[in-house]
Amino acid sequence: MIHMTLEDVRHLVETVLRRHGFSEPHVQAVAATIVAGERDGCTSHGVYRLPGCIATLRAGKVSPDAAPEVFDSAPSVVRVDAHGAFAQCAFHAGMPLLVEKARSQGIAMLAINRCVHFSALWPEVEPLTERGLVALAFTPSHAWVAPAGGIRPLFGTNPIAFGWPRADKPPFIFDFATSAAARGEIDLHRRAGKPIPLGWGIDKDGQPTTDPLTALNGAMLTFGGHKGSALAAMVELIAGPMIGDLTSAESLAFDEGTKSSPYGGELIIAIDPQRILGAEAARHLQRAEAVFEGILGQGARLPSQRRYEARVLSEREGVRIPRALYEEIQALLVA
Ligand SMILES: NC(=O)C1=CN([C@@H]2O[C@H](COP(=O)(O)OP(=O)(O)OC[C@H]3O[C@@H](n4cnc5c(N)ncnc54)[C@H](OP(=O)(O)O)[C@@H]3O)[C@@H](O)[C@H]2O)C=CC1
Ligand SMILES: O=C([O-])C1=[NH+]CCC1
Repeated sequence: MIHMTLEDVRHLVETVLRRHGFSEPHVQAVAATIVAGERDGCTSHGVYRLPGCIATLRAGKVSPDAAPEVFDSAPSVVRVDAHGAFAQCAFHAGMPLLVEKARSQGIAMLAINRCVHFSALWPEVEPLTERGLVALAFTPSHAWVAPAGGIRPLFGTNPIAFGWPRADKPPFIFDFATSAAARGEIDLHRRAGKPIPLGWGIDKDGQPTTDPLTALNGAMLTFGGHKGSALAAMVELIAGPMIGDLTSAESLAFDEGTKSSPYGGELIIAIDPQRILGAEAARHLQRAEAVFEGILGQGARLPSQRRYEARVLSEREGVRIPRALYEEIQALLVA
């Protein structure tokens, strides 16, 4: 393992992105997401993603410099056309108007169109909770996941993130794929030569497998059987056709076998409890705290608790990157 400070990681990621021609706004925004993933111990969406970003660029499947365009579409609808670039800059461009609309309307949505998406969703949900908003985010990916009862890939790994603001405490946030595990997690098992748990994937004939490559080439499975399957379908619909963008099957067709990051849309919903509840907001948000106390009170943990703890540790002690990944990234500095 290679030990690095977070500043080292940021410098390395930014240097690679610049070296390959990304414009400065994309360098900054994409690097911030990758470093945040590594910092918070989300290795499936940390520096491991950097070679994929460059491969996507080389395949001609992401714009390195397109500027996002923001449209004020309706009293509670913001649209951002990413023009084929990674989603981060589009999110930053649309967020101020999303927040303004959520505050004035009580609820608002940001539809990002024509973006390339490789990242976790919590980096988008967290800043909204920091502004006192409840937030939800969804995006389809590539058709890798079989519906419950089927054996052929149809859905993306289709993550759902939810954030709830808490006074004087880090927000309550969960963020997970609707597949049993993110595809990145299965690929990390492959890279480490480790088997995957039963229930994550099946082979091409629909037989259960613990071999990561067999699952990647066969089909991934949804979490929670028909329940995860229905949620995956919901993500396809509300972050695909509902916002005029691609389904995971369409994204995979657009990919043309290049194994690039998924292309399509992302839906972010922001809700302002203050606008809904007025003077009663503080009292009701305080009542909500009983839910978290009820979880913690029986020895269970909150989602994101591990992530926040990893953040404190990484900021103090830095992070450790597998040597093979580090060397792969170093090679991108000369190639
Ligand atoms: N852009 C894209 O298309 C895609 C992105 N992704 C991203 O991949 C990431 C990982 O997804 P996935 O593999 O499904 O993640 P996990 O199955 O690891 O679940 C992650 C969530 O569950 C929480 N959690 C895990 N264990 C517990 C526990 N014992 N008690 C309470 N909460 C728990 C995590 O909190 P904590 O972090 O604190 O452990 C986190 O909020 C996500 O960030 C997702 O956005 C996934 C698919 C597609
Ligand atoms: O891990 C995953 O499933 C994905 N991460 C980005 C696109 C899909």
